[in-house]
Amino acid sequence: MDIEFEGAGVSFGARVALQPLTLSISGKRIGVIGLNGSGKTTFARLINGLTKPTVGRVTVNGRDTADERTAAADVGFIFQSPENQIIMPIVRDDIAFGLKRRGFTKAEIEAKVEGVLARFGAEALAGRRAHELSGGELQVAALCSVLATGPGILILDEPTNQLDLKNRALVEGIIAGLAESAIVITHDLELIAGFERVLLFHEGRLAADAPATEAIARYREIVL
Ligand SMILES: Nc1ncnc2c1ncn2[C@@H]1O[C@H](COP(=O)(O)OP(=O)(O)OP(=O)(O)O)[C@@H](O)[C@H]1O
Repeated sequence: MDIEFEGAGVSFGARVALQPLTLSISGKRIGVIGLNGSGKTTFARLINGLTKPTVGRVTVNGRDTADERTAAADVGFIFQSPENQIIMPIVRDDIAFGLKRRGFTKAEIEAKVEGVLARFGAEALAGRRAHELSGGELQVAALCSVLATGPGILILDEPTNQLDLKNRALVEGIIAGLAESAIVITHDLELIAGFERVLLFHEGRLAADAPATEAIARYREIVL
């Protein structure tokens, strides 16, 4: 992955959510940490074009994310509350939904749905009703729906939020094993403890861009 922030910043009226930022991101695992309201989600939403920069620009693999035609093509996003991104009542139909929109044939869709569920050993979820799933199952279902379409980059916004120890371990294992590049926004510092690159945001600014140990130490210094 190649993500470039070129003086990209976001303001909502008089409120600056993210100060203009110039940054290159590549590599397999990037952690994003910081206090509530520090700009983490705004930073992530710029990468898939959900939020447009009010100054500067952001490109993903050379494509401007503010351009409607190319926005989000390479970037999958798992939201803080994955129940809000599941559209169809049954898990297999939800995974198929994004594939249908991309014009795959029925046979291709079936193969991809099966393939992605098998990848996570989640075949048993295929016929389940999404609204009946546990928090961990819901994370897995959302991951399947997003990964089925083949994005090269995955953004996970607080993926272990509200998960019990077992489901947290499940999601941690899945993240560790992803072939895709992953940007992980989290308050769960253990989750990103092994990452070589962690971005710390504070009051809308990038306060550290360093290996996890260093970024976490800086975070403690700033807030404790
Ligand atoms: N659509 C919006 N309209 C107005 N202000 C916004 C909007 N989205 C975010 N903000 C503000 O921008 C700032 C950064 O928010 P952001 O969601 O990026 O923080 P965060 O670090 O992800 O927080 P959290 O850890 O609580 O999820 C906050 O002050 C927030 O209130």
